[in-house]
Amino acid sequence: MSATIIDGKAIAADLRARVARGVTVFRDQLGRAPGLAVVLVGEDPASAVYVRNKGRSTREAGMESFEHRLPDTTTTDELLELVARLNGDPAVDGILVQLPLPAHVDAQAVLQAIDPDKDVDGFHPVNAGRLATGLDGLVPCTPLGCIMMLRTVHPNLAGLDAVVVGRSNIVGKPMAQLLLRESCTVTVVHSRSRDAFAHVRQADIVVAAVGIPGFIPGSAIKPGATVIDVGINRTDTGLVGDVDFAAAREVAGAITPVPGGVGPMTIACLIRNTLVAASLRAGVPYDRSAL
Ligand SMILES: Nc1nc2c(c(=O)[nH]1)N[C@@H](CN(C=O)c1ccc(C(=O)N[C@@H](CCC(=O)O)C(=O)O)cc1)CN2
Repeated sequence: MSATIIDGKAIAADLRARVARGVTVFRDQLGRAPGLAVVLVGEDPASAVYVRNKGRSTREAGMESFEHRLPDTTTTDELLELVARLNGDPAVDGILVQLPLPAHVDAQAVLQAIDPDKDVDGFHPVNAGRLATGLDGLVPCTPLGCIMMLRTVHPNLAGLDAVVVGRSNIVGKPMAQLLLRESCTVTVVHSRSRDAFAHVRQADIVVAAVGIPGFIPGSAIKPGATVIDVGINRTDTGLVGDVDFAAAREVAGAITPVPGGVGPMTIACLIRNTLVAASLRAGVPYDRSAL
């Protein structure tokens, strides 16, 4: 039996439409649109595409997009100055610094300089702490998108065994926190795990975020499991995920494709987070059930 394909493009389009409706309500109430500032440093072609897509999605949702494109010679101090300016700009509700930054930039210093209430990437330690302690805050977009896709298959995730493969601050750790918040039993495996696949084989839900093409074989998937593939790896044969898709789809119950799975959800969740940040900053309610 071939797995159900979880269509990230369709789920993202639906979320973007709901955000656009929320933006209309926000504009009617506040007389202005939410604003998102995106900072791109350097010429990385993939980053340039992502930033262009972010600007387009922001404008299509009816929000203001402010793009700051800087040369790859930009220093940490210059970036800190720009972030300070954006923190103080009332038209800017969300700030995102596109990663990766050039090696000479102190990326942690830049990310930590962002006002946590404008941190639509959810990478600031204050937002990581809010997530870990169950407080409301801005949640990293990729893991949030994964949860939304999981809910299309499992409206109630409580009690399911979930394995997250990878422990990055951007995906693995917040993913584990979000699954815990859904009352899953969560295991995180990583490069130093003794037998990562032994854990994966037990899982009802597998979230793969290691950045190694085809790292998880079909034989590691429990029959009927739901597989979320966060990997976006450029290879000679094209874009592939961290899971051997052809083999895994024959075993899994549901699986995300690459491309067309998690990637589109990341940008949809970014505009969702921008509307949430704008609403919280303005002290107006937003429709939690719709977002
Ligand atoms: N500040 C941030 N930097 C980065 C993030 C992030 O969330 N915040 N994530 C990634 C890049 N990224 C968004 O920035 C991103 C990656 C991929 C996609 C996407 O839609 N991918 C498509 C394939 C597109 C292609 O052909 O390249 C897909 O999977 O279908 C969206 C956003 C690193 N940096």
